[in-house]
Amino acid sequence: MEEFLSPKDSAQLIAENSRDVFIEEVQVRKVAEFLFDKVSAKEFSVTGWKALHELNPQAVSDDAVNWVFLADTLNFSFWSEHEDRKCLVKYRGKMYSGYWSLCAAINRALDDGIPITSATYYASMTLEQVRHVFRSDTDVPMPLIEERHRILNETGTILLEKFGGSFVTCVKMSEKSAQKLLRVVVENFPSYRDEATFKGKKVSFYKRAQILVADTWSVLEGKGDGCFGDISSLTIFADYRIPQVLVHLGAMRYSDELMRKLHAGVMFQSGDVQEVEIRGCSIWCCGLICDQLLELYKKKGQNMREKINAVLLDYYLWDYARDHREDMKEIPIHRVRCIYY
Ligand SMILES: Nc1nc2c(c(CN[C@H]3C=C[C@H](O)[C@@H]3O)cn2[C@@H]2O[C@H](COP(=O)(O)O)[C@@H](O)[C@H]2O)c(=O)[nH]1
Repeated sequence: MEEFLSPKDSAQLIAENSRDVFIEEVQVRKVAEFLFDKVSAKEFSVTGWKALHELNPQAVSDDAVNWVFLADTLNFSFWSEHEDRKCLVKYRGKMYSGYWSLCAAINRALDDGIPITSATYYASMTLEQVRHVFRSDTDVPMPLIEERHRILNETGTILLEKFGGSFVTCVKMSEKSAQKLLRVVVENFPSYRDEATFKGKKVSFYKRAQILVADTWSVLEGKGDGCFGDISSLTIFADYRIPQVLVHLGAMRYSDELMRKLHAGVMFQSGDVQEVEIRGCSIWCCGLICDQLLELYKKKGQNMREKINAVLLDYYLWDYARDHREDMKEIPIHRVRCIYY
């Protein structure tokens, strides 16, 4: 069977042939200059994953690794049809939306004594139990709850049958290689196979698989089994927020026709050519921003290869997008309901 191109090679092919999404090289450099003095910020460090996000596990433990595996197995499709009517989860007196509503629901279940991060539990959860654990505190439920139920049962069963019920087994099998762990995840867990066809070529994005590797690196603080020597080989995670912030910053641009569809709220299917172009160009654009950032530091005689990589750039841009929702409201997200991002 023909192999899929890696996310990086897929991004290059897509960016070189894209018809409706464009990378603005001049602006790419300006974004790198804008980020230049942010690199020393907390967001641009593996420690920011815990220090800046109270819902993330703070321990370095097997339970924390299995928390990450559960969260990234369900880390998709939180956008709502109407900004003023969305799923919200209240946890310890605070309301959480989007991705954070998932994390709040996981922690709420754990506080209630539900072993939601245990594969033995979620491999045989009923739909009703899933609805209860991931219930919203508004009348808008978390999207794709049936798919989440199916994926929990499927993923839990595989983790039990092949890896002793713990994602730590997969991490140890990867022998401190991010690419090996990515391969273990994609080969064994079908819901992570975030792939498409573009101009007759098999391309991949592996958004959830790559963010799972990145979050595993983060929860293990880049140490021990999480000391991935090739963490810089990962790309950014092609979700629906990164494209929005890249267009907002001017590094990426949509054709008038595509912008019209986005403003009209057109629903795309996973694998549509314009959806593939948005995701592939986002990956390639962020790779160029990373290169420019490294270049700027090199000019200052500083080798920042240990400090600047696509993972940390992604985390920074994603948090930036969260904090600048209002400023970005003119840039619509592309709407897809799928289990990949
Ligand atoms: N590219 C990228 N996409 C990310 C994340 C995360 C969460 N990771 C954070 C957690 C701790 C770390 O510090 C990370 O900052 C979620 N998503 C995606 O966003 C979308 C949800 O957005 P909203 O509806 O606004 O909540 C959805 O597709 C989800 O899959 C990321 O980091 N990068």
